[in-house]
Amino acid sequence: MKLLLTHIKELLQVRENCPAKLSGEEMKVLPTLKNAWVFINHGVIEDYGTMDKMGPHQGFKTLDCSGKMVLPAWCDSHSHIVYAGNREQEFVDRINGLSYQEIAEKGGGIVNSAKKLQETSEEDLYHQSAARLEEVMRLGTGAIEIKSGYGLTTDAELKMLRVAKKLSEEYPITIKTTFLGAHAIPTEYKGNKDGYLDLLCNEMLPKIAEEKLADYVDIFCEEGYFSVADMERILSEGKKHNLIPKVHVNQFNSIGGIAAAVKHNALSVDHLEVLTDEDLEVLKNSITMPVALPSCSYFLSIPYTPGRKIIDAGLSLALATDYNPGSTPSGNMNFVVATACIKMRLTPEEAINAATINGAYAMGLSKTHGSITKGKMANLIITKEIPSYGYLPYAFGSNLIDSVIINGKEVK
Ligand SMILES: N=CN[C@@H](CCC(=O)O)C(=O)O
Ligand SMILES: [Zn+2]
Repeated sequence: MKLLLTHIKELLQVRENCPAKLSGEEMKVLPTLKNAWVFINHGVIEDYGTMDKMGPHQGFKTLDCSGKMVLPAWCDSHSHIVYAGNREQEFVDRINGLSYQEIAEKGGGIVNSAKKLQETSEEDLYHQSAARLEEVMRLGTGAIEIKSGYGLTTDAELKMLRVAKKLSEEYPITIKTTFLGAHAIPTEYKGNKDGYLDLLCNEMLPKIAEEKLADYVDIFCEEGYFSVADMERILSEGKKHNLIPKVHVNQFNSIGGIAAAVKHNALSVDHLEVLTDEDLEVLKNSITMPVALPSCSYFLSIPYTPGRKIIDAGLSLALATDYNPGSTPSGNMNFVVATACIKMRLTPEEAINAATINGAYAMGLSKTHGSITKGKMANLIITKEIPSYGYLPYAFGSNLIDSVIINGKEVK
């Protein structure tokens, strides 16, 4: 299908040669074209330019974008959207004074979600997850990473990843999948963490690799969950099955997980709400993308990842949702971008770069997603009529999206 967008007030993130990722000062720049057009052919951005130089494009479906901005769809590199039920009761418990960690110690938290998921059929899980996927597509997300980690048994972990695989087959959005069996120690293995790690390495990983269900391997490296040594074991084992590391680290404590992840050439380190100067130093000159999850900080009332400090140190930063039932029951990348500006002091340019080009990098999608570049996928957000792109994070609670195009087709 051929589609021509004309009279675009401002076309954002236009890059003839798009770098794989942006760091430090580079993040301050958001290249744009005013009064522009974009030509989409067979799901790909074929060409773009300014209205004064538009060639004949007769017979194509045309969308007049007067007064509107067009930008690449968001690249959400960290989500857990395949889950069952919700944890609304724990939300109320936290309001009444319990901490996230106290709830987990009482058998709530991740193992609570695992119990629900184990009792949910694959079909039901698919429908619950598909509703969330459709929701985030309408909110402008064009590529998303989905983790397992609410199964915690071989069957349930495989069920989660099969659901994610089916979603990628049924929907036009690009999906990358991550095996996060090491998300929490299941109740049956309480006091026997090594036994659970053996199960992950000897049974789950080989089956997941055999069915080609995951691109990445992840672990929650945190006090009370998994140690740095556990991380090293899982990442090494994952590598044997060609799974690239992407890890949860430094959410509550800095225990050396970042250095270990960098040593293992992790594609990303995610959370980083607690970040020491040594952690920051280790990230310099690495291929590892720091990923901030501001909606999680918002929901749990924990510190925000020091995004300003990370960028000022010359590093890259990506933004993602962390959409999950416990710490972030929201998949709204528009809110993430606004919150990064409001609470982490990113400029609108930095936040948009972090949620597009750098998000694509954190999913291994730099060549195909994250910018308006000829040959990249036609995954685009068309905004409502707005005064400027800074208005997107400024008017943080408003829905400013007019329509979303994924793979060249409008999302209904
Ligand atoms: N921190 C670890 N995992 C998830 C939340 C897990 C949960 O509470 O269900 C996260 O990234 O925030
Ligand atoms: Zn997460």
